[in-house]
Amino acid sequence: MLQVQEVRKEFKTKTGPVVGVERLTFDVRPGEVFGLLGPNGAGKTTTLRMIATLMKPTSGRVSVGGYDTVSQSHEVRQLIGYLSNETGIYERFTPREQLQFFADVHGVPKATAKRRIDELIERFEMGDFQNRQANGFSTGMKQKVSIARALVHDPSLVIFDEPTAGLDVFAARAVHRSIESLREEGKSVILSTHIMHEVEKLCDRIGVIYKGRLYALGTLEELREQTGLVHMDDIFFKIVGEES
Ligand SMILES: Nc1ncnc2c1ncn2[C@@H]1O[C@H](COP(=O)(O)OP(=O)(O)OP(=O)(O)O)[C@@H](O)[C@H]1O
Repeated sequence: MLQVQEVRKEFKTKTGPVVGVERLTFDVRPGEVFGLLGPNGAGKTTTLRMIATLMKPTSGRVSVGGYDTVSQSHEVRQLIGYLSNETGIYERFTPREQLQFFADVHGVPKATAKRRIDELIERFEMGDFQNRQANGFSTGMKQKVSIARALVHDPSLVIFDEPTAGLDVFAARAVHRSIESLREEGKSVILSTHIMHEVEKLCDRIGVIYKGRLYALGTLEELREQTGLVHMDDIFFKIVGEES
């Protein structure tokens, strides 16, 4: 579903070039939750933005469903849902209006959109507040609307950038459940996080990213075998070769 091949991203800054990521190669298969695990500044957001067609690689290639993210960005956008860590919601709109708006943006036919929005409102338990203006919503309520909005056009690949940042345990659990149900539906999910237990719990395969490079790639079991360690935090420090 997703292929990232030898991708490098360099930023030009006043003080000289900064490498965001380099020699990044991995794929994500249908029905798979792939975790991109790394600390602040590792290159997770840069990677996700390139997949989401919002940034062009300096070199290398990213494709989604066989479409190139640079030369066929329109096709790619139909296939992806993107929850960025900055996804905001319109405070003056109700959840139902926001979902309708994004369904229109993606050209979803009216009847399909209505069915899909009803399903999402039920799935995310938004029935009680579906017709309330979003100002005054809790962080958890806003996150539900943002995730539903990323799914309204029924994308095949869903990109989540730190989806549980700032959420309490109840809201985080709702996000985890939505990721699990996407896997059950056969969707591909790429999840960026620095939360170790999140990858242990949710991810079929894990890419450990640090200082712009992929240090390891495999299932939790494979990473355990490779390092002789059990917990993801211990595994992480051993892989990147830095002790806390
Ligand atoms: N627009 C930019 N201009 C210059 N440097 C950038 C830009 N965007 C990212 N970088 C640099 O690229 C590297 C990777 O950043 P990125 O935001 O992808 O990391 P991240 O893993 O998402 O971290 P965080 O968890 O803090 O969001 C960092 O060194 C960052 O300073």
